[in-house]
Amino acid sequence: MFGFGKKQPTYASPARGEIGASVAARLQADPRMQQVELAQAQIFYGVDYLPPDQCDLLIGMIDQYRRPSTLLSNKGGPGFRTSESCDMDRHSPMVKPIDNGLADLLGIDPAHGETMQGQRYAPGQQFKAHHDYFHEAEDYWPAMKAGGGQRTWTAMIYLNDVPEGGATWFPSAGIKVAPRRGMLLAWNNMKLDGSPNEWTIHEGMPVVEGVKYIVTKWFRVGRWSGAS
Ligand SMILES: O=C(O)CCC(=O)C(=O)O
Ligand SMILES: [Fe+2]
Repeated sequence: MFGFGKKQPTYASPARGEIGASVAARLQADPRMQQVELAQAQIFYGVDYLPPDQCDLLIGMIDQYRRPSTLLSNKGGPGFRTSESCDMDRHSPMVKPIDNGLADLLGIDPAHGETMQGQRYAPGQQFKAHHDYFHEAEDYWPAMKAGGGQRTWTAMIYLNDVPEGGATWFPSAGIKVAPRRGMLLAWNNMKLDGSPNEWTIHEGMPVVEGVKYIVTKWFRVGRWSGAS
């Protein structure tokens, strides 16, 4: 996810380019979704994607299972990701339809999806600017490569309204998304040629007032090794 200080080579990939094109076409045809007008990256959102009762259900699970969030790389330093997270068990009868719904929305085989993550940010907590794609020069890359390869699309659902703060900010692309209960945000972490798209750098800005709850799902180009 990080790559500070290292020049990143860009790796084009026909397979990842094809996923970008097919998912974008599917989202463009979906009446629930709208595309952000932006040349540098493919970003979509769906207002009122998830009904309030399902948002509450996920919030309850996050409150029950939360633990400090982790990072793949230790280069961000303290304070980089201060939220709490939990795995949302894809086999749980409550999670399954929501989880599979995201794969279906994007048209990606559910076996390519990592375990959906619940995330909770209290006031002051944040996730500083990062890419969701893997940096192929990092030590973690061989393991990630073996376990399903590069991340392609990210799908996130905001589970509640946040009184102040907590926006998802794409500083390079110039997009700021305020949390809104039930809204879905999805973007392609790759460029059209399948190489990692630096324009997708984003952060979860500090919550100022209230608590922010989201779920995040990352999809791999191949079958994710944890998917069973
Ligand atoms: O909290 C947010 O708005 C962003 C979360 C995020 O970037 C992630 O889960 O990868
Ligand atoms: Fe992210």
